[in-house]
Amino acid sequence: MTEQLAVAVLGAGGRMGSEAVTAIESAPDLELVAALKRGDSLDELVSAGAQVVVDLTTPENTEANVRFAVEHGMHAVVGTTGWDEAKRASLAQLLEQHPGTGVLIAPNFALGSVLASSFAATAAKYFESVEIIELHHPDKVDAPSGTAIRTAQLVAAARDAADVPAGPDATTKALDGARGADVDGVRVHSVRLRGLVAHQEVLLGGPGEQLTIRHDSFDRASFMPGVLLGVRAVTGRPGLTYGLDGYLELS
Ligand SMILES: NC(=O)C1=CN([C@@H]2O[C@H](COP(=O)(O)OP(=O)(O)OC[C@H]3O[C@@H](n4cnc5c(N)ncnc54)[C@H](OP(=O)(O)O)[C@@H]3O)[C@@H](O)[C@H]2O)C=CC1
Ligand SMILES: O=C(O)C1=N[C@H](C(=O)O)C[C@H](O)C1
Repeated sequence: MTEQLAVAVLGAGGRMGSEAVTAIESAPDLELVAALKRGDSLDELVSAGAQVVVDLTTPENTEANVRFAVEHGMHAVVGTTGWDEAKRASLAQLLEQHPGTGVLIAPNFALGSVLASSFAATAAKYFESVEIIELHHPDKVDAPSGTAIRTAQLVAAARDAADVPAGPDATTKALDGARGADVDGVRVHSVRLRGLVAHQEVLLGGPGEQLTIRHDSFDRASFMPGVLLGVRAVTGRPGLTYGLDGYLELS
């Protein structure tokens, strides 16, 4: 039998972390060597011999966790939000000092969500208007969601590359927040509602028509195939990859 890959989960007591622990324990090619909760020492990653660290913690803690992993020669698969451009650039620099080490930052592990964002970027240059509505459970601490930010970035880049002008908007009077957040020129609206898990609609409008690209995660099980894919692939992908689409052949 080939050797199992030693995997640690950070945030193991959380909604995503606990699901990831179960998924890793159920995978015959992976061995869960550590499951850390808030307050546990990161040194446990070293003593457990972790090869891949899965970070599912909080936007405040994730950067320090991932930098620790990289500095100790471990690969990382990161689902936690909060990785803005400056943090990603600084991590990419650190990775240059650790050739051979890989980090995947995946704003969304659900394959359907990754595809939906990619479809939205493909469609974006053909429509005058694009806006995003993301809908999540009310225990989520960040808004807009990491997925919506990533989708808006992909949409904006596709529209920029095709010289599509900004969508029309005659608003001159508005209550604060009424038009959502501006992410690279794309309006993003956040809904928080008990009963929801993670959902997103990209609305694309043209004269007399609308295309809606919607994805729904009804259960956190939807994220686990992507987590496992990331864990298995990251050891062969040195440097920083932003988005699970970087590991998939989407075109
Ligand atoms: N990429 C993807 O597909 C997905 C990403 N996410 C993202 O993952 C993150 C976690 O989401 P979710 O599981 O819902 O959140 P939870 O709040 O349920 O889980 C986070 C857990 O991390 C713990 N924690 C905080 N700091 C540390 C630390 N330094 N070391 C170890 N554990 C720590 C928290 O402990 P305590 O409760 O004591 O604070 C909590 O148990 C969010 O950023 C979310 O947006 C979520 C779903 C899918
Ligand atoms: O907090 C969540 O739940 C989720 N977070 C990620 C995000 O912010 O996009 C992924 C998914 O939407 C669920």
